[in-house]
Amino acid sequence: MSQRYYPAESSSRGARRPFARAATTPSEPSERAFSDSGYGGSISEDVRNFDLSELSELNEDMPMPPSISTLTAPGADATDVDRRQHQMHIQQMHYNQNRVALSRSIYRTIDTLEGLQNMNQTWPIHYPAVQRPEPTPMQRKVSMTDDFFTPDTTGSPSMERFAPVRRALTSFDRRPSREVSRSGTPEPRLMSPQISQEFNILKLDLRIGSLSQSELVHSLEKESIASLLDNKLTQAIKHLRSLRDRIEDTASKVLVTGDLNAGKSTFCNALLRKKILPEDQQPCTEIFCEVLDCRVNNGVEEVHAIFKGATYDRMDERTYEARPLKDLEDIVIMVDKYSSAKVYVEDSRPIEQSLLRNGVVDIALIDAPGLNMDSVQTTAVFARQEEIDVVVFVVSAENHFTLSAKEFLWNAANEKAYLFIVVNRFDNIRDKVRCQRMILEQIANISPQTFNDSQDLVHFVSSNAVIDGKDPDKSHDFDNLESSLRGFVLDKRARSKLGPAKSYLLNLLQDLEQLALINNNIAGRELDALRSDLAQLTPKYDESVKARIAVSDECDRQIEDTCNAVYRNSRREISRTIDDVDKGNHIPWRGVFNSFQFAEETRRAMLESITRAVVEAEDGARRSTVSGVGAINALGVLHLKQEYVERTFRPDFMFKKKRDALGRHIKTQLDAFDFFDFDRQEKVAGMSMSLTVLSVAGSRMFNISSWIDGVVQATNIVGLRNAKRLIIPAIIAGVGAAAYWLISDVQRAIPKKLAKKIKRELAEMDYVHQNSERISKEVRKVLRFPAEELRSGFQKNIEGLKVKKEEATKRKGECEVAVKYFGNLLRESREHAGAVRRYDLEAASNH
Ligand SMILES: Nc1nc2c(ncn2[C@@H]2O[C@H](COP(=O)(O)OP(=O)(O)OP(=O)(O)O)[C@@H](O)[C@H]2O)c(=O)[nH]1
Repeated sequence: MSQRYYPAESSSRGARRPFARAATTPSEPSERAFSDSGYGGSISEDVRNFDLSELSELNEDMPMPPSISTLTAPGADATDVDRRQHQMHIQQMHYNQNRVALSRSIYRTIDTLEGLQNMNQTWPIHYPAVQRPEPTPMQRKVSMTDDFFTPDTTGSPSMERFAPVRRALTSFDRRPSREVSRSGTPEPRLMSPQISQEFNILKLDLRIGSLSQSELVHSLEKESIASLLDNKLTQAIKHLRSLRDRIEDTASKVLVTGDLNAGKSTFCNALLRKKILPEDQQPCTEIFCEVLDCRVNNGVEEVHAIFKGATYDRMDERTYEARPLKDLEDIVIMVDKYSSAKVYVEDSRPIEQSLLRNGVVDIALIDAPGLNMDSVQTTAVFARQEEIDVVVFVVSAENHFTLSAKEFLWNAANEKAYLFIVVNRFDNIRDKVRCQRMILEQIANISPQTFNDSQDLVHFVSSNAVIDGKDPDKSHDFDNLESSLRGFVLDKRARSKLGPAKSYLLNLLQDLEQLALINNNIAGRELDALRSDLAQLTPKYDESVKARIAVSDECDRQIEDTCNAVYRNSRREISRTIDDVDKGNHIPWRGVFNSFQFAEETRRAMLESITRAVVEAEDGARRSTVSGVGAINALGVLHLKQEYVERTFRPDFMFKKKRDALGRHIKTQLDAFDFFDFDRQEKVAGMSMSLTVLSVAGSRMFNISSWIDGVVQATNIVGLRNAKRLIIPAIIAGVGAAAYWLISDVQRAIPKKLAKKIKRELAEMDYVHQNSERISKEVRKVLRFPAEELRSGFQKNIEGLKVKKEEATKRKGECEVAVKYFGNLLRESREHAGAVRRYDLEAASNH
């Protein structure tokens, strides 16, 4: 076991005195100008090159080292004194150098984390995810199991350790179905417990409620992951702030913790060489007891029992109850009333022996409740770590490390590279060598650094033997422990006080580096994919816009052509039928006496033939519509492919509502004249009349008297009486003949007259045009459906492409920002971690 340092001799510490300003020795570091840029330059330069004289704060926070007289052994000469004083100054200067540098690093990291929080809102951070059984603590490395990542070419070991990553909150997910189907369960978007062990600070705590870790990973909504990370970052920022407060605090806080009944209180009492804290076989300390030098309480020894929920203020008695030391036994179990207690005690031992009153730094010794007392207390001990400079972990030699002890130590190792471990109750062990070996083996697993320095940091003692002082051997062991602890807290202040800040920063920066690396890689891939998407989307969008115009015109033309053809055909069909309406109606003639019925039937037959013609025109229109719809659908399929939704077209539904009701429109009434074709009869009558007129006029012109003479002569021949008898029958015969002639023409006259009448009525109502128009309108109406479908399909397609294009452009912008951001974060966290690593806290202690 190597020994890194040995405690400074106690005689080297003297009385406390105000700390004078450090001399601005023209030593190498002080001669260089100190850059005040917290973010611009490298920290290493900040630290190496600053001028102490410019920073008054460097010299203010620490008490001056003990006076010369107390620093030296009697008989030391002045040169020794000067040298020693000079050493103390240098030590203080280094301490302050590191303190300021760390403080700046903390602020710089807080800025980085705040930036990351902003980034997490616009570009939710990706986390690695694996589906593997939980490994043992010794098997933490996770190999790469997917091709999502290419091996890290940057030389960093981090990438190789990560399995495929998923984004906390992203719509851009290229392979969900494959991954989901492969795993059979939803892909976790969080770090798995395994991978989370690769992270130090930023791992998400999955130990919530009763769910197992893997159940929880799968049950979490992806939206909640971004907020989980956000919480984690907020916690880290808070922790950084408390670290900063801690390194600025001149006092050192030593937390004495460990398992229940391990002997923590006995150990504290042994350090104080006084029975202050109650010791019991039963678990007794249930609240935190902070033991301080009573000089900070005006030299009064007492307990300030702090009320639950109150923030302690020594000057405000409402926040606590002042009670005598003897009451502490009762106070430590009053968890319902008090949250903690400040125990002011007088340590009358000389300053070179006293821990509390050591002349260098104010030390507070905090006795914590046992870790496995209950979960609330355990959580409180975990939380208390933030403000602690040194952790003294008391473990019982009989019990070794329990699970809660290991958990605490792993957690503490995040920032406290060195832990002080007290193996108490060693007097109870028979085979001491074996016990030592076993405990050291366990420590090697839990905290390798502590193991390496176990000579100083691990002590096997029996605290109960110290105050009595009966067993000089045991007291000697404890003296060794005490001097190591004093050395650790006092001489190695840089390590004990600044060390946690350095360790925490390094761990955090390493996490940031890993996150940056992963996210930079993913953002780069996403950016490439988006660029190639956009390269395809833009011409596709332009083509679609052009095609929409062309197809829309084509549709209009198709509709127009079909409707015009339908109108023309309908018109031709109906006109032809109307023209020939009096032909082809074979109504049987059942005699003159049934002529009215004949006329009625003829009229009906004529109207029916016209109606039939209209129906035929409609059928023709249906056929044209079917082919029109087909042509439009073909256009849709050609241009929109599967995106075009072909509606089922039912031609039989056409012309259902607006049917032609010819019977209703044509009011053709039969009248007597419809039975006689006067046109023809008038022609016949006209001819006989004209003959009569001609003979009358001729006789008048030529010799009317001879006509009369003729009549008279005829009368004379047949006699007047005979003549009278002949004329009447002749007239009757003529009338009869005329009547017969008229009646015999009725069969022919009726269709002719009716056809004429119907044609006139149809012409008056513009029947042919009206119907052709109606039919073509219906066709237009029907054809508009697929045309509209096609147009809206195009519209949707174009809008979809537009949205995709806009989304891709937006995401591209985000990815560009992310690539740049995570690239910078990667560079910055590496460089920053390098700078923090170079803060040489040991150098300050070794002077
Ligand atoms: N034999 C032996 N007993 C010890 C030693 N240290 C402490 N004890 C005894 O162990 C018991 C518990 O000691 P405490 O100091 O009260 O233990 P604790 O860890 O403070 O207990 P809680 O605060 O209740 O968790 C007491 O009876 C002590 O006398 C030791 O070194 N050897």
